Amino acid sequence: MKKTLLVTRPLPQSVLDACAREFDATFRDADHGLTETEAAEALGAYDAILCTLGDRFKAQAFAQAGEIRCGVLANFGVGYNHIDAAAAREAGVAVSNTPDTVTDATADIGLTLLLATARRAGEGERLVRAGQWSGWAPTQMLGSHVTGKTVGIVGMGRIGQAVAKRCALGFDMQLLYHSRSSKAVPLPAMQVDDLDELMGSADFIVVTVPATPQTHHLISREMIGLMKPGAILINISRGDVVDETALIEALEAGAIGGAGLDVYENEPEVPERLRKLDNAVLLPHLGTAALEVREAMGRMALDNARAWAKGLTLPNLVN
Ligand SMILES: NC(=O)C1=CN([C@@H]2O[C@H](COP(=O)(O)OP(=O)(O)OC[C@H]3O[C@@H](n4cnc5c(N)ncnc54)[C@H](O)[C@@H]3O)[C@@H](O)[C@H]2O)C=CC1
Ligand SMILES: O=C(O)C(=O)COP(=O)(O)O
Repeated sequence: MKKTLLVTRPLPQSVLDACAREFDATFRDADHGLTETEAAEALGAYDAILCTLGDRFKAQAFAQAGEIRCGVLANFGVGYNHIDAAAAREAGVAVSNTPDTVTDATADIGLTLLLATARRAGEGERLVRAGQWSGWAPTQMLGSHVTGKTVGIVGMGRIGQAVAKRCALGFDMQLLYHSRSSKAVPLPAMQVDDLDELMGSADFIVVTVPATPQTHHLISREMIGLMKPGAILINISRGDVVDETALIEALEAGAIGGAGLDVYENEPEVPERLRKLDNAVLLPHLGTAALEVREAMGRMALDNARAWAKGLTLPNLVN
């Protein structure tokens, strides 16, 4: 008999079809995450769960669940900070993620934000759409030149390295990076042990660390205060890695050049003060939002659920 599988969110059709072929699948038809109570219920009701960011599989969900039927949380996405992986392990629930499939698309969004912020593309687009553009002028809307500048990458993992490659090979940029460990990066990149040093020297800072207790507000008020005037902060990791209030204040004061954000502290809430700022480019968590990528993520999540169902080692086990 097929195992039961809950797919918590609508996914590309090809992924849903594959899930239905291999599992006795239930497709939840709501485009918002599971609350902790719903997560607890799901843990008690299904053999396997294909979940996404926004589904709150926190410690409380495991505590609330009573008898747990679920053996695997096959997460659709590489970041799994919405899952308490240690609580899952204690409850006997395997957790897997989808690394690599997301890397290039997320790095591309990083570069989209970097270029759009530096060259004031959002502001320019709003001007044209408002019918307020009065024609080319030599001093109109002058941004920062990107080519040849210094980029500092915070978290030189898969996505950080893909950003580094684009910056170095595409834009001739100098690379600095700060990471937990040193990396064999096949590019001329200088590792800096002190985050302060990177914050104070880079023209662009791109944040690509995972959200963990150690990285919460890693880009703190103090770190933002070290940025050069005119420097630009890009966050494509998770919102709570950056102190959003401190960032807004720095942007309002013009203490830094701008910010390009794909992620926010309390998604989908984006503070009004941030939305009012012309020197911020704001995207709605688009990092992996390309059909081929979402299909590949779905296949990978399903590979993990299938491995669990067959009693095999999960290819992308994280706990
Ligand atoms: N905007 C979006 O849609 C997306 C966001 N993400 C986020 O990007 C994150 C990174 O993904 P990958 O590059 O695949 O992960 P990864 O694990 O390959 O890289 C993370 C890097 O951060 C470093 N790091 C971890 N903790 C650190 C600390 N305290 N201080 C300094 N460095 C630290 C690690 O050494 C590693 O090099 C994910 O965890 C996820 O939250 C991922 C995909 C899409
Ligand atoms: O993989 C991750 O961590 C992501 O953020 C991807 O999630 P997404 O489905 O693009 O919102």
